[in-house]
Amino acid sequence: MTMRLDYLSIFPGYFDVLDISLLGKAVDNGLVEVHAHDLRDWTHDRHRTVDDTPCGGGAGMVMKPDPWGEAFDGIIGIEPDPSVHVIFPTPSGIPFTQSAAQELSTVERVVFCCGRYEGIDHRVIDYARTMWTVHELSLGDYVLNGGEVAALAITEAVVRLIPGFMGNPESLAEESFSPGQERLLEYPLFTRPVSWRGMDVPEVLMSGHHGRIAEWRREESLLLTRDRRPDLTD
Ligand SMILES: CN1CCC[C@H](Cn2ccc3ccc(-c4n[nH]c(N)c4C#N)cc32)C1
Repeated sequence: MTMRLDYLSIFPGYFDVLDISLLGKAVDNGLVEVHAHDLRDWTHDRHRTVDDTPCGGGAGMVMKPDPWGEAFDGIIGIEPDPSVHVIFPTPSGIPFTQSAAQELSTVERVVFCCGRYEGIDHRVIDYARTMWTVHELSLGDYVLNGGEVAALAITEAVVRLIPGFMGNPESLAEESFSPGQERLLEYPLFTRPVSWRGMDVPEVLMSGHHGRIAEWRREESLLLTRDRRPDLTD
């Protein structure tokens, strides 16, 4: 299966980065195809206007619905299709989690709608909900200047779970938040040299005793989780 990823933004250049690293490899081997679009291509005035003042007053500007609607018509189409997943990154969204990444890694088409200014006219989201499967997702409890960085983070979390993307799929099984691990943070990692600036790799990891190593790693994960993420241990 090839996943098609579309990005709608007034800064489509943000997504040039998807041509490099592992994601670039996924594009090369046909696992994903990436299309970034400039929302201003669907404006018709000389200034290519995409924003206007908020109805009801308030600070900042709001993204006009018209360019979004015309972009949807051009990029996705005018017929409803629940198999298309449209993601609106927003601070008021549902927290994005590994399980959401897992679910999205199985879909064939994802369209990211990256807002700017104070956000997008809500009727755009309401319209999208009548046509496609919509996800309003938040990266976390802090404020970004737009949806592009969130779209990149969500893309990486999703694409790496596509079967055939990771050279060693077993490495996915042990990660923090992966199924079966979702309540534990990852244990500390070490590699050679065994001694570095007076600090040694824990002896148990050099023992070759797999049972003891697994026990040490689980204990370290439990300690770390209890210390940094007590909310995961409830
Ligand atoms: C002062 N205002 C407040 C509302 C948001 C305005 C900037 N903005 C416009 C579009 C947009 C999309 C996502 C995010 C965002 N921020 N934090 C997260 N976890 C996000 C996610 N996903 C932020 C965004 C700035």
